[in-house]
Amino acid sequence: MTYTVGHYLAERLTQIGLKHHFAVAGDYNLVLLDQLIEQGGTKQIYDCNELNCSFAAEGYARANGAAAAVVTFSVGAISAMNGLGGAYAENLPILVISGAPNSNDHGSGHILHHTIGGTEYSYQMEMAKHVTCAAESITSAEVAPDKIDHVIRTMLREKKPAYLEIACNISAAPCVRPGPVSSLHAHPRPDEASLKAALDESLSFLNKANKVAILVGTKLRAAEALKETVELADKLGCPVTVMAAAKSYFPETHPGFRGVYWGSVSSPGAQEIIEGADAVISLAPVWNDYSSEGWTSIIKGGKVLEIDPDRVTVNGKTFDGFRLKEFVKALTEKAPKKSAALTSEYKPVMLPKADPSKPLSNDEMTRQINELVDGNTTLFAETGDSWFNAVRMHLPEGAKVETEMQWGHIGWSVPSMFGNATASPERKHILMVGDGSFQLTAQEVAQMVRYELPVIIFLVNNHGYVIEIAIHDGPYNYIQNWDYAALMQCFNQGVPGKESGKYGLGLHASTGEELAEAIAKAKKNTRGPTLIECKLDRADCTKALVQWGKTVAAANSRKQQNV
Ligand SMILES: C/C(NCc1cnc(C)nc1N)=C(/S)[C@H](O)COP(=O)(O)OP(=O)(O)O
Repeated sequence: MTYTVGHYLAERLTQIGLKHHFAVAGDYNLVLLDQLIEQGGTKQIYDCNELNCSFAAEGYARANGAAAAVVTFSVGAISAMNGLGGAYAENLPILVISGAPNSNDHGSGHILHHTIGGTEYSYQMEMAKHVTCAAESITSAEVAPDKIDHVIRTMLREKKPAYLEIACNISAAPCVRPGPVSSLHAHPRPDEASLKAALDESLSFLNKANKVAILVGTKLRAAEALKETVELADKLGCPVTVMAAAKSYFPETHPGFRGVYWGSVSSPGAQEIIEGADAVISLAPVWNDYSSEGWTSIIKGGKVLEIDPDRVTVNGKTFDGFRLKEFVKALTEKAPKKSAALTSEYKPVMLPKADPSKPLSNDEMTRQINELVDGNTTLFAETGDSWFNAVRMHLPEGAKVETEMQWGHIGWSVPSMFGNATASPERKHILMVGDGSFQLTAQEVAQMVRYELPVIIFLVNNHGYVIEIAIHDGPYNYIQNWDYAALMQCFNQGVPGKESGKYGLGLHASTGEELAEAIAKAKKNTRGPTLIECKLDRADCTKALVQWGKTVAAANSRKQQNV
């Protein structure tokens, strides 16, 4: 068998730890898909469309560290751009690979199908450059190894997505074999002088402080320093809070854990700890309009030691040339004990059990879902009140929460959970998603039926865009109602000639009792997804959402300055 460009790519994907790649067929990528199958190493998983394909890769990377999605040129890849943008925003290394026009067409004056109808085809690459850390186009086999290695090495180092397009007549062209994958993982050595200076300045800052607290931020997982952060917290003995987008990045069973810091909608006591501290160690935060509650709650300035993925800022000075993980390890070695701010016990908010015969409430739904979350659960929370429900849950050791609070593409959670469950079948997967979001990517549940993923989907049917209603209401926030549970009937048509693909389960829950019964059935459904349609009153959302919505609305409506 001739070793080809497609085989080289397949071998590199396997070498960096992928066991699957996602794909949607198109005539520009069919030969490449054959090469990937022929080389093996990663199983080809199919999606209903390229938006879902790119989000499935994003979800896979959340569990596996990296992922790949293969799409066709232009009509496919431009849909996948949304997944690239989301992966960029959420710091996830996914590689979107697009089939591309035959290398002989470039400069030929040919008008090709699926393109925008001109004779230039470089527009897609230009678009991809804006939402990736590396983008390459392969039109000859000779340059393939260098370009494939470049995009993979860069995405792994930067924890950002990358893009590759391969001319459809090159995928099966003969190619040399790759060397050891270690060269793709190499990181520059730290600058010792800068690391020492940052450490000295930080220790001087901490030694003068009395009430020290840690704030765990959005990019800490991408910085691969979750374990090192627990060690730092153990050494300091100080309280630890997390930003909403970093929920589950720090163990909530840790004696120092004190909830979520989110300005006025923080966990009880968390705002006082962070805003009352005289030294906050802020680890890889992202202060955007949502996380700062419309710019009203940002933790920066003189009382903050900010440790970003590749920079430390403290006492009005800044240091770089080393990685966050290296600095946190060094700080832990010399950090003093600072437990003065760790005064009271952490008491998570426990939601009371509702009367099971009463109409289902948001609180009761959240309480029952929280009870379902164990140390082996990955909980996906879609944009919407689902964010606030996940943030207020208390997590057992090992539980993970996945959100997309920077990109915030509604519907992201359905394909992303599909990808995550594909990457980590040993874990339980639960999704909380509103009806508005679900309508964007609902068809990907059919793939969960096809691949028999026993996930549980809590579909919150509150008849509209409640988060948008909280921010700014209007007729545009109301949607057509579906019978969401009945979708499973439609998706359960099975794989022709096979016994598989028939075990999706759709249930309705209008009371606490019906929800408990549905959850019991879901637990027994091990050969497919269970969708539980939870019927809630539209007005029944978290108080935090309403309060947060007001501050975000105020930020959006700021008058134009200096006119
Ligand atoms: C319409 C929109 N955001 C605007 C939006 C529009 N289009 C895309 C792709 N992404 C977006 N965030 C949002 S958050 C809806 O409230 C989501 O509604 P739903 O899923 O039903 O959740 P809630 O009822 O809890 O809000």
